[in-house]
Amino acid sequence: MSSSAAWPAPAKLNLCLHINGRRPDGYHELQTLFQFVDFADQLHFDITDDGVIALTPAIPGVAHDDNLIVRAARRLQAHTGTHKGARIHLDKRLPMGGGLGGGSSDAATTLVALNHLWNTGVDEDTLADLGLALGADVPVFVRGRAAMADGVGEKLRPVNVEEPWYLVVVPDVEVSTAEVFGHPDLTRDSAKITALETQPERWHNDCQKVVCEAYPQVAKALSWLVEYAPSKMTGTGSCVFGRFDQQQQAQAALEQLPAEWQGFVARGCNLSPLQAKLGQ
Ligand SMILES: C[C@](O)(CO)[C@H](O)COP(=O)(O)OP(=O)(O)OC[C@H]1O[C@@H](n2ccc(N)nc2=O)[C@H](O)[C@@H]1O
Ligand SMILES: Nc1ncnc2c1ncn2[C@@H]1O[C@H](COP(=O)(O)OP(=O)(O)OP(=O)(O)O)[C@@H](O)[C@H]1O
Repeated sequence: MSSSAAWPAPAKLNLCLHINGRRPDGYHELQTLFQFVDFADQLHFDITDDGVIALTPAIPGVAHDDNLIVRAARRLQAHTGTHKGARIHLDKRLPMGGGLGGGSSDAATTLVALNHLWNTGVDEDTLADLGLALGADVPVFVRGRAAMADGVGEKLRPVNVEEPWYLVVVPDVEVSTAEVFGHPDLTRDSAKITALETQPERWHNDCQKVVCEAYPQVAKALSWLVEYAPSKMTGTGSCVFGRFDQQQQAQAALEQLPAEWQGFVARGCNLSPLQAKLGQ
C-alpha cells in the first residue's frame, strides 16, 4: 500500500436512535445502530522523518490545530513516541454538522492509516480508546463494523444488517447535538430492546420530532423524501435518508431533488470502506 494512495473516511448513518433515559450527569442512555455508506472523504498521507503534522487544505472555520485529523495524528505520535511526521491532504466530500460523522471519520482514518504507514503496531482496542478522547463516534469508525451501540453510546456490538441503497438529503442547516439532547420536549422513555438489530420495524429516531419542529428545513426534506421511500433522520440531524432496494430507484429520486438541497446516493456497508482497504 503506497503512502500517497487515498484512504477513505466514510459517512455513517444512525439507522435508529432510541433515547432510553437521562443520567444525573446529563448524558443520555441510548441505543443506536450504526451503518457505514460508501460515500467518503478521501485522505492522502505523505510520510516524513521530521515529526511535523501538516494538513491541507484548511477547512473554513476550523483552525489547523483544532482539526480532528491533526489532533488524531498528534495523539498517535504522543502515544507511540514515533519521530515520524506526515503531510496530509484532505479531499472533503461529506457535509459538516449533518449527523454523518465526517469529522469523527476523518479522525479514525488518520489513526488507522498512520498506524499502518508509520508501522507503530498499535492494536485496534487501543486505537479506539485513543479515538474516544476525540469524539464519541470515533471508535465505531476505527473498528469499521456496523454496530449496535448501548449505554451512552460507548458499548459497541458488531451486527450484520441488510445493505440497501440510500438517498441522503442534506438540508441547508446545521443542527447542534447539545441543543437537541438538552431540549425539554425530547422524549427520553424508549424501552431498551434486546436484539434491536433484528427488528427493523421498531427502528425510529427519538430526536427527529424536536429537530423537525425547530428546523423547518429538516421537516420539509423529510416530507419530500417519504414520498419516495421509508425515511428517517440520521443522528441529531440535519441529514435525512431514504431506503431503497435498487440503486436506480435511489438515483431516480435524486434526479428529482429540489435545487435548495444537496444529496447523494450511497450503498449501506456493514464493513466500512476503510476496513475493506486495510484488509486488501
Ligand atoms: C448520538 C450521536 O449523534 C450518534 O451518532 C453521537 O454519539 C453524538 O456524538 P458527538 O456529536 O460526538 O457528541 P458529543 O460531542 O459526545 O456530545 C455532544 C453533546 O450531546 C449530548 N449527549 C451526547 C451523547 C449522549 N449519549 N448523551 C448526550 O446527552 C451532550 O449534551 C453532549 O455535550
Ligand atoms: N476534519 C474535520 N472534518 C469536519 N469537521 C471537523 C473536522 N475537524 C474538526 N471539525 C469540527 O467538528 C464539527 C462536527 O463535524 P462533523 O462533520 O463530524 O459533524 P456531524 O456530521 O454532525 O457529526 P455527528 O454525527 O458526530 O454529529 C465541525 O463543525 C467542525 O467544527
